[in-house]
Amino acid sequence: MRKVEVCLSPELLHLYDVDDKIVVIVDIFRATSTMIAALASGVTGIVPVMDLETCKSYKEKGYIIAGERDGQKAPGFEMGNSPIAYLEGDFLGKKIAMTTTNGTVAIEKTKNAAHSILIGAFVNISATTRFIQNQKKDVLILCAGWKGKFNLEDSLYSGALVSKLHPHFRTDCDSAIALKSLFESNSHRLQLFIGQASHAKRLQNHGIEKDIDFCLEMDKYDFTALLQGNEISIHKA
Ligand SMILES: O=C(O)[C@H](CS(=O)(=O)O)OP(=O)(O)O
Repeated sequence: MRKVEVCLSPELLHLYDVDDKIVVIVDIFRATSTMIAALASGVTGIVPVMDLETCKSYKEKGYIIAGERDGQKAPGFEMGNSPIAYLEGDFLGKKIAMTTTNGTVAIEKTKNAAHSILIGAFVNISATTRFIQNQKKDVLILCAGWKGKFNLEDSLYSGALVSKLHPHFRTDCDSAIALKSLFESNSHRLQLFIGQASHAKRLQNHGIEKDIDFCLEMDKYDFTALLQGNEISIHKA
């Protein structure tokens, strides 16, 4: 039987075997939710980048540059890390280079070893579940966390995904078992529960409650986002 594990932070990644696995990168607030919003708005490719300078250099290649640090749009960038911003503009056929505090770093850390990398978010969780169910691979869910620390929102997403995969996947990983249980006992009040998260409070201080609401919406979209080469795009089966 296939196996699912959860790594609670990129700082713990060295303890896991990534080779030949499907890795689901999750950064609910907000990088991976924002990537799904951008693709849903017609963006054809997103290049995740570790640092601001490399990201800026994509401008001359015709990319829209999106840069965020500590919850704010970085100086000199066209976009920050708001999913809502992608729902408002004209992004059809555009490509984006993106760097964020936690999310794009987590992608960079796994991209050379994994069999495939999926972008995980509540807004497309059922599509991601279906994609995984159709593959014959073990799964590692990697929480981007916050600056190396555990966070509630990525963990709850991990629990939700483990719960959805459960009948077909074995979980002998304690974090997966714990988060499945945490999700199942709080699924009826998810918004309220995640509202306590330190990250939600940080973002509320920036006045971006609409972003938080968006990131916690379940199954708004029915597509999977996959890293292919160095670019994230919608996966067509
Ligand atoms: O913009 C965000 O939501 C965060 C910034 S921070 O963690 O609040 O500083 O970046 P992300 O990479 O999406 O976690």
